[in-house]
Amino acid sequence: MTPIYTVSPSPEKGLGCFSTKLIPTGTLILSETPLFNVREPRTNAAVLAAFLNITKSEQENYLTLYAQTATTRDAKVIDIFNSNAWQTGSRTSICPQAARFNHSCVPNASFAWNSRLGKVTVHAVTAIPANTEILLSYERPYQVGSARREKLSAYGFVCSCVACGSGAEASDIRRARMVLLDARIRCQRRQLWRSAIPKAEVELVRILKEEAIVGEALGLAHHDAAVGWRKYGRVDLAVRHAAKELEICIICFGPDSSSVDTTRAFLLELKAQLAKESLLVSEPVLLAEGVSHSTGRRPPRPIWAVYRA
Ligand SMILES: C[S@@+](CC[C@H](N)C(=O)[O-])C[C@H]1O[C@@H](n2cnc3c(N)ncnc32)[C@H](O)[C@@H]1O
Repeated sequence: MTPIYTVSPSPEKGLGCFSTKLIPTGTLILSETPLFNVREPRTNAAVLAAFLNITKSEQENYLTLYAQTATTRDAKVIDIFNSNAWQTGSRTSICPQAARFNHSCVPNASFAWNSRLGKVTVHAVTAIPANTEILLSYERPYQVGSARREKLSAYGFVCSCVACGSGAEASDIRRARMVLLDARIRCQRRQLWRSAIPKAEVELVRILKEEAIVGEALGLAHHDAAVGWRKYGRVDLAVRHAAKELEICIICFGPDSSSVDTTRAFLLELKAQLAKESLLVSEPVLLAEGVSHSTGRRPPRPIWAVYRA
C-alpha cells in the first residue's frame, strides 16, 4: 500500500512531510513511540545520558535529524534535541518520524501525546489535498506575528505561512483580539457564579474559524463557550458547543484518547442536565392534572411548582 505521506525536500525548510494522496480530516497520519525522552525541567546532561542509553543504530538515526549549528558531537546531540523534541506529558521526547514535520502558524495537522498508547500522534485537522506539505504548529496560536517570530527564532527560521506573509495584517488584528479574549476568558474561568452571556467565548470561536485555526485551540474555545452558556443558564447552547468540542477532540487526538473520554463525559453531563430541565418544564402540565410523571400517583409538594405561574 502507498504510504499516506513521504519525506522530501521542502523549499526553504530542509526536509518536510508531503501527502501522497488526499488525506481526509481526522485521518491518523502518524503514530510513533518516542525513541527516548527526558523529564522536564531538563538539563543537557540528562539529554546526553538518554542519548547514550539508546543503541548505536538508533544514535546514528538520531544524528541524521535536523541540527542548526553544532561544532562538537555533544553539542550536536543537544542541538538536535532542542530543534526536534516534542512535549509529551511531563517529559520531552524525540520521535524521529514526527521530527520531520515543519511548522505553520495555520497548521493543517495536529500533534498530540496519547498517554494511553504511549505514542505521539499526528492527525489531519483539515482535508489535505495530494502533494501538499503537512504542517504542525510549534507555537500557541494566541500570539501576534512579532511574538511568534521571537519564539520561532529559537528554531533558527522565519515563518512565511499565510499568517506571517501575505495575510499578516489581517491575521495580526485577529490574533491581537484572540490574546485579549483569551485573557478575559481565563479570568472568567475562576468565576463560579451565574454569569452574563459568554460573549468573549463565542467571539473567540468565530475569530479562530476566520483565522482557519480549526484544531485544539478551537476545541478549547468551544469548551469555554459550553461552560459559559451553562453558567448563563442556556444548557441547550452549551450542548451544541460541547458537541463541537467532542468532534474536534476526536479529530485532533483520535477516538482512543483519554481526552476524548473526558470531553464525551462533559457532553453527556450537559445532555442529562438538559433532559432534566426539559422534564421540569413539562412536569407542570402533568401537575395541573394532579398526576406525578414518574409514579402516576398524586405528587408530593413539588419544588418546581413555580413553573405553573
Ligand atoms: C523539527 S525540524 C523539521 C524538519 C526539518 N525541516 C528537517 O529537515 O528535518 C525543525 C526545523 O525545520 C525547519 N523549519 C520548520 N518549519 C519551518 C518553516 N515554516 N520555515 C522554515 N524552516 C522551517 C527549521 O530549520 C527548524 O529548526
